[in-house]
Amino acid sequence: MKDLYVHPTTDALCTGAARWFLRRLAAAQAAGRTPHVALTGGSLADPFHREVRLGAPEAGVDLTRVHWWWGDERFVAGGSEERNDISAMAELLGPAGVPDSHVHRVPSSDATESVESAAALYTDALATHGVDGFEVVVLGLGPDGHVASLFPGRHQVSDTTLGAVAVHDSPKPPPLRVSLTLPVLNSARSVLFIAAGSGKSAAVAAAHQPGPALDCPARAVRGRVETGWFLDEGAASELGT
Ligand SMILES: O=C1O[C@H](COP(=O)(O)O)[C@@H](O)[C@H](O)[C@H]1O
Repeated sequence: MKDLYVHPTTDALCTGAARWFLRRLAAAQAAGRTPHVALTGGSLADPFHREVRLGAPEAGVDLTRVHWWWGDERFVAGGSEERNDISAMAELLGPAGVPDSHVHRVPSSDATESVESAAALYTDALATHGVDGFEVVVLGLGPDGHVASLFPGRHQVSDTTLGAVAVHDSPKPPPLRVSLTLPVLNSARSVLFIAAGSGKSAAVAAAHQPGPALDCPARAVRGRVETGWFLDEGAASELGT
């Protein structure tokens, strides 16, 4: 099932997306599952993470009993502002008191020798924790249709392994990255896309049209149960045209 929600502002988009996300976590915890989720980086990460933290008490979600992963990470030094984990730590996981044992970062460039070894270690961590399907994967969307660090035309888009892959020469800086593969993203019960601004409208429209994943990786991502798209009016402006 694909659901589309268009909001007038970025704030409203993030509030709506955070509520949608929290309802899935609340249901999982009520059903006795310990949810594993994958977070995103990008332009909406800060407001989205803030809204998740603020909304958790009312939603009845214990954030300290969720396992937190990332759909992709930039292979730079730990603590660098370029890393995707910085936003989640500052706005969500740190203030919520999530224990380190529940935070699963992609190894940084000062912790392991190469982007390949970071991808291998992240793949091993998924296996060690028995993650064979995330509860929710949260994804931003690049103006070129990339998701996580799966970029159009790159071989990683066609990788069918269940794990993480190394990315060199990313068209968006920084050049070295680690990304979950499409099969891992698609193992999620629920996938949540968040995108704002008219700069994303062509990518949003392409993602909603049939065609090769290689041209627009986002169009190949869907949750096993549902896929929610939270957009503002700018990002939605080329849909249905
Ligand atoms: O580089 C990345 O870009 C995408 C999209 O980010 P945005 O700034 O265009 O919103 C993001 O989803 C991904 O996690 C990140 O590494």
